Amino acid sequence: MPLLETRNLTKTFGGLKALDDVTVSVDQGELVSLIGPNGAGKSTLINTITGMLEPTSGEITYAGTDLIGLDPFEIAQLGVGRSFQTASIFPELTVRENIQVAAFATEHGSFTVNFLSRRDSYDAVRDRTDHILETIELEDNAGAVAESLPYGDKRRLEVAIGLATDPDLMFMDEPTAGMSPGETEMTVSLIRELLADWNMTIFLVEHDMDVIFDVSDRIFTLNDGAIIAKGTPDEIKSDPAVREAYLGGEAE
Ligand SMILES: Nc1ncnc2c1ncn2[C@@H]1O[C@H](COP(=O)(O)OP(=O)(O)OP(=O)(O)O)[C@@H](O)[C@H]1O
Repeated sequence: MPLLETRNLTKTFGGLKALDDVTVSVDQGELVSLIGPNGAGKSTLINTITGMLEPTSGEITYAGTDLIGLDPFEIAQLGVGRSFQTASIFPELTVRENIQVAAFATEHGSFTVNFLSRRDSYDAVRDRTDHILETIELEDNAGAVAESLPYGDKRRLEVAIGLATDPDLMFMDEPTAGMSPGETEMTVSLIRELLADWNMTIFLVEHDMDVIFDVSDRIFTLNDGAIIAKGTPDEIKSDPAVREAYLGGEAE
């Protein structure tokens, strides 16, 4: 059974079909990427799966649970996380505090609980925060205020905040956008580490085709709301419909 599955998912905005009969599945431990031109429906698909938008019709299941009608926080609690450019970094908190806030919120589902009295939870959050700091290689900057970080570190802090919510499946929205080649390389190794050592399943939206072809097990291509191709990087590279819609129709 796939970990995540959408069946015939459709989302309309007025007369516009932003998603048109989208059927995709993601297996445990896979890295799948979603590509497509601007306006293809990539954000709409992720927002629909993560509960930010309600689909017009179709089905979504995660680990056998029907996600339709669930609130975003309920979907997050099932193990679906997201690392987004718009992620909620608190600019005046330190790197460590930003991760802890997300981890505490997940431990208790709410900030209103008197979490400091719960010693075990506190220890668990501290250990998790240390593990994340080590993984994203921000240990040396743990005490730095988030807004003072260089761009690439800020983007990796967004991934760290996503990780702090303890997901099994993580959506990553353009994690390398705007990064230098060195920062992109660090992010690619981070993605590989999450797959290998954290047993994560990753759903990536990315415009950098080198990154996509490098890390993906499978790639879904959206165009005008519809999936026009699914396959391995090699299959996608040579798919005529993808070349036409997305890769400019040219041979490599
Ligand atoms: N809330 C909304 N109301 C109306 N139309 C919307 C809404 N959200 C998205 N759309 C439209 O749905 C289509 C798909 O948009 P979406 O943002 O999902 O594309 P995308 O592939 O993520 O694009 P990009 O790569 O530019 O982020 C577009 O035509 C967009 O204008």
